[in-house]
Amino acid sequence: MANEVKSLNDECGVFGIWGTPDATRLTYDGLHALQHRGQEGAGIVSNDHNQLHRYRGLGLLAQVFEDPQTLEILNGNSAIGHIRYATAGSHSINNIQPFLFENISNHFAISHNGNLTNADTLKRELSAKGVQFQSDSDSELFGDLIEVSEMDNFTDKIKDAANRMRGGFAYILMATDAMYAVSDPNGLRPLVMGKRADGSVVICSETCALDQVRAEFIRDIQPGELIKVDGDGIKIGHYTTDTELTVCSMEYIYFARPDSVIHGVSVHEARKRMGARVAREHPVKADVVLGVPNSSLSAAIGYANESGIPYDMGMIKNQYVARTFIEPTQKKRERGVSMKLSVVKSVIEGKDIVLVDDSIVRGTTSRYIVQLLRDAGAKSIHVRIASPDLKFPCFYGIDIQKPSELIGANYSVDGIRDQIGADSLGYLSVDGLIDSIGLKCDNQYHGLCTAYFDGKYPTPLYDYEAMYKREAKRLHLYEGMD
Ligand SMILES: O=P(O)(O)OC[C@H]1O[C@H](OP(=O)(O)OP(=O)(O)O)[C@H](O)[C@@H]1O
Ligand SMILES: NC(=O)CC[C@H](N)C(=O)O
Ligand SMILES: [Mg+2]
Repeated sequence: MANEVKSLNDECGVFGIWGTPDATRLTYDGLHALQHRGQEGAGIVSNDHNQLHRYRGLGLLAQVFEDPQTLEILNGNSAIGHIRYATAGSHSINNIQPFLFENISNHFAISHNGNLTNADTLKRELSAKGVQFQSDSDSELFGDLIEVSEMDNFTDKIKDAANRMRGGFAYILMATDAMYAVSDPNGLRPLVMGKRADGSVVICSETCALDQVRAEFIRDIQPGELIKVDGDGIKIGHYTTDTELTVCSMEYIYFARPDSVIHGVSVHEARKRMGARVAREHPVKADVVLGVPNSSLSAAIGYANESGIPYDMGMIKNQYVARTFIEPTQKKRERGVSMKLSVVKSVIEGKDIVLVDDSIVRGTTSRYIVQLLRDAGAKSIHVRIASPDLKFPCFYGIDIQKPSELIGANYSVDGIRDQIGADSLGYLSVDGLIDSIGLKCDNQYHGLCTAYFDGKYPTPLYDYEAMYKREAKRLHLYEGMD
């Protein structure tokens, strides 16, 4: 499949496996199951009798490894891989992971999902120490911090480095004698562990990749944990116990694949509950419920089940949207959406329609679809969004860092309704979202980061703080909120 038009950009996916002769092929298969998390580039590092080999490139996984020889040279019993969607740094090949570090006696490679909020500060400190960077991405800084750490042994260097980083990070690290995984103190990005029948251990972003390589789920990696996997088995430790789970709620709403399970909650079932809840919060009389392919289909089913209004396939997504890259301008995004989505006229004509989507970011998708449905003869169009109004940016691993880009930061709900041309518009409440996900976690955040909707960031924003405060003030983001 060619690169997709994504209105809300995905994050990265990480995968690692320890202890099987088939390590590289399984890493490829696992990354393939995580392709929805990033389409800019991919790479694999294999560990072959203490030698690390890397191959990486720009584009989709299948494009990067198009030549079968590229996989064949990656021998070894262990491997890690990465697929990228950028949040920091340019789109160049230098920023494609895994990053390799070969300066100290322990050679190693790292793969990262997330975004470091103190990257600029760390870069300044590291460059003052004479560190030469291999990329301009935030992700490599973990490796640089390990290399400059003055701790005696490698595990302590990792702990030391992990304690210096702030923001969202799920890292997998391949050393020559062990594989490690680290989750940030809030567990903002998902990371799971599983085991295959041959005893090999897998750590990756989502359970859909465990299923792909037939690994049995063992556990979610918890905030602040440092996992070590080697010939002696799995060791679970901590680099910090000052932790509080606030996993990204957008993972449940949009990012993760519906067949994944995060912290015991099925993504598909959570989305159905979000759809059902928005049906209760914003009921409307209509003839048919439509979902916007792909990610809102679970929520649309939930809305239809709860409301008793039949669900139908009124929209089609072209699976072959041919694009070379995620387009940077609004004009190109609009063209992309128009090539991606179309309607089945017989389902639409003369009908009162509930159109369910999982989110509105810039409004490009909803605006286009409402017009499409009107052109196809819809009588009325009621847009229901299975998440709350998205007003605040993310600094933990999603590339929406400018509030000015978000339609929700610029208009009231009525204003957005007018902008997208719908007859009515209803969003899920923040409480509705928290209840629908239903994490069993009794901290003040209910285990979730909901900052996109309520501006309650679970950590300080460090290097982003000043810019964010200026923007928030300019856009009056906190006015009218409790
Ligand atoms: O308001 P916008 O800026 O248009 O962004 C919102 C849309 O983007 C996402 O879908 P996306 O097109 O990324 O893909 P998917 O639903 O097919 O996964 C999301 O599911 C919304 O449909
Ligand atoms: N989406 C991500 O997890 C991105 C990882 C890293 N911050 C990058 O920009 O490459
Ligand atoms: Mg969508």
